[in-house]
Amino acid sequence: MPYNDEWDIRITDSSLRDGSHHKRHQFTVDEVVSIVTALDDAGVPVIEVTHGDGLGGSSFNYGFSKTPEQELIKAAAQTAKRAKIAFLMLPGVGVKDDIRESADNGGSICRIATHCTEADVSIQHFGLARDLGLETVGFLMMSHTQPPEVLAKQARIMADAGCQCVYIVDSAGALILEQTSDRISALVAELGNDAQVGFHGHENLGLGVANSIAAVRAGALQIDGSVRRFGAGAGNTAVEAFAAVCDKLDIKTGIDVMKIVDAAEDVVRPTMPSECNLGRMEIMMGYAGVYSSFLKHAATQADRYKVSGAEILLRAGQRKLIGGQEDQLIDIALELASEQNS
Ligand SMILES: C[C@H](O)CC(=O)C(=O)O
Ligand SMILES: [Mn+2]
Repeated sequence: MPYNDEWDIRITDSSLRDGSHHKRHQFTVDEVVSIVTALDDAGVPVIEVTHGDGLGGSSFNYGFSKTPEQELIKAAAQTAKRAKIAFLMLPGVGVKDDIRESADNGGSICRIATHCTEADVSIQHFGLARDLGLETVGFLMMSHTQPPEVLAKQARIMADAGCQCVYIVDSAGALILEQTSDRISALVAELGNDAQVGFHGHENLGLGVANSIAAVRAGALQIDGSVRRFGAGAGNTAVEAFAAVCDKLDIKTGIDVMKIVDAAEDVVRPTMPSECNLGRMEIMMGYAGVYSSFLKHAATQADRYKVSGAEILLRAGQRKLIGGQEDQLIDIALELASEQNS
């Protein structure tokens, strides 16, 4: 079943939200306006704009935003002619008033993210979002840590709460092909016509585009990516590469391949502090199953305590850390430093 009459699947670009991690949350209004203008013109149907850690993420723990995220959401909504503007919130990082403010500023898709075993903390937020007339999306983060049947039960909790599309979120970029499609198939079987299924990939093992195609073949109707891979860790599925692959496979996305490759190169790349790398730290995240948002925090602690960033990440994977436990990276760095000095 296609997404609608126009598209087989719907793509959401997250460079202005997941990409915020890579830019340490330093987006300006001018950058948001230029990126939204280019993506909208290329036919990207949904553009997500928020602090990298979601509404309310600007803090000592996660890093302060240069520009208040509500100003960025408002600028994006005023700029987009066709694209819908989405925003992300993690219950507890953001609060319900943040959802109301985002809706007032023109955000029309509310995405609620929880760790993949904690879907019940999203129930009141989906209820509020639907009462406000917003479209809803749910994120089951760190989906590689749980088998398909557990994820399907969690997806059911979100759908029953009013979520219209539940995503398998490969936060660590750790899923490999069938591991993606098995999880998507389980959600499709569980949700039937009650909600759609989506996939959000990371490139830490170089599989973002391939995993996204596997997800589509298993029935996912919404796929996330970021132009130029602008996202946490090694970045997200590259929207321009994914759109080109879809075009060749005759999967309709509504995105103009020539325009999106120009937007990636001429508009998005100049706003990035550097390319999203696929180096040893990023590969270690996929290999050890570490939350991609930990990359910059691990790099900071590696530098501070003069220890290996890849070792920090390997131990973070062994400790099975999840989002919100960034402070434990300091503990690991201290542990490594003391081992080094003994
Ligand atoms: C808040 C996280 O960065 C959400 C996300 O994009 C992921 O888990 O991946
Ligand atoms: Mn992500």
